[in-house]
Amino acid sequence: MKIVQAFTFEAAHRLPHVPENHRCHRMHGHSYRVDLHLEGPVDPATGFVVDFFDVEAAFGPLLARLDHHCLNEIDGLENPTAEHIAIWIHDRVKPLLPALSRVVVHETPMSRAEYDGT
Ligand SMILES: Nc1nc2c(c(=O)[nH]1)N=C([C@H](O)[C@H](O)COP(=O)(O)OP(=O)(O)OP(=O)(O)O)CN2
Ligand SMILES: [Zn+2]
Repeated sequence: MKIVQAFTFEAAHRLPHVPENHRCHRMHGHSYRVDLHLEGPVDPATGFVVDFFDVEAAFGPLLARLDHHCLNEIDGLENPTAEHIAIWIHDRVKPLLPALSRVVVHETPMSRAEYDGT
């Protein structure tokens, strides 16, 4: 069984490794959406794969570090592409929620990065 919980955050960033004439070289902002996918058996006692409240508790402190911040200033996100944000989240949430199977970071409604740890 798979469950998915979505979160949103607002953040500023610039991409330091694109050419100077690339518009993403300049500081700008996005309304990000993060989907956390978790997979595992349904616990017969609770009916849950993982309690959504536990997902929220695990991701909440990381979300607070991202929301309304400049991503470039966060350790490990000096080049805050959607790909790097997905890896950053995965590597910090996985130890807390071993059932985490995929992190999807939507940078815009039309573009996203997906990371499953590989
Ligand atoms: N593979 C990636 N490519 C790009 C990334 C990324 O993270 N991974 N990021 C960017 C910029 O962050 C850029 O700001 C993306 O947003 P935007 O240019 O606003 O994209 P839109 O499709 O919304 O642009 P429109 O204004 O609607 O045309 C670039 N590439
Ligand atoms: Zn951007």
